[in-house]
Amino acid sequence: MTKIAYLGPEASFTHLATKHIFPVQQLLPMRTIPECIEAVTEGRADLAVVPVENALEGTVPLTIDYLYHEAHVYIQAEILAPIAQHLMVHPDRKDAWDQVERIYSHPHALAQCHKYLSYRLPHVETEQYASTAAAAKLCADHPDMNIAAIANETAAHAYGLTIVERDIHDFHFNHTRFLVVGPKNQQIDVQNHQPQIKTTWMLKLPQDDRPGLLHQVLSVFAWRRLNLSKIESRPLKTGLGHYFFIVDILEQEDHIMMKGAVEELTFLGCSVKNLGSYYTYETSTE
Ligand SMILES: O=C(O)C(=O)C[C@]1(C(=O)O)C=C[C@@H](O)C=C1
Repeated sequence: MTKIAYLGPEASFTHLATKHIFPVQQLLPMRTIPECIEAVTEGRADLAVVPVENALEGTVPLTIDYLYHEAHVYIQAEILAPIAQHLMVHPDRKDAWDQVERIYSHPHALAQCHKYLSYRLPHVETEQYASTAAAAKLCADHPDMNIAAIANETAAHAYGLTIVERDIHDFHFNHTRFLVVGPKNQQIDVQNHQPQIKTTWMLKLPQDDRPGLLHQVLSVFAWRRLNLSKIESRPLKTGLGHYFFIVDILEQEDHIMMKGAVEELTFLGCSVKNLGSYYTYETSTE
């Protein structure tokens, strides 16, 4: 049976996304994003599912940086999931929930609820935790602590918590993208996916700082009519002003225009780390 590592524990958003396309496989909860990816590179799992981008908070830097600097894996699928954040407490505390002293959650979840927290519970401290579900489990395991968690509805059920405020994320359109990564450059084709294929490349530009270099790089895509759905820069970690770029291209990597693009980028002095081509799966519920 295929083993799939995911950012756990049970009932994290990543778990829900993973179950959507792998309902019967063996799922292995991990504590952190690097642990998920390392489970694949060290052969303890066949695939890993990790969050990569949220519609409100943007990129999950740990995932992007780990994929560029640390790991040689390919993206085999992408999962898009709607995200609804709820405030929950141990049932013993449900009548005095607004007296909690601290609220725990994943940093992205806390950020997605920033306005709610600062207007509704300005006196309460927040503390970052490894995942939303890990925060829910903390509340369940420590009824003695006067705390709450921000997590999803499944986590409230799984850990026996009471939801005291629903849908506390600040903007209605809240979605997260998750990547399914594995050791092989191949696509997962398990059930209905969106028809559009996507390819992700990570580009390092030459360091000679020529004027117009980024313009030249973008022209490589423009004149070939290769449609980019995303471009983002991240620090190379070699010095201030040094970046690599993540580009998502709406084309299959072995398309003739993509091959030409790699050649021209290489000629310009860029290095291209290909993370592969993959389909998008959309989940409709939490
Ligand atoms: O904490 C979780 O439940 C996760 O799966 C992580 C994560 C994230 O990294 O953004 C996933 C989706 C939500 O945006 C909040 C948290």
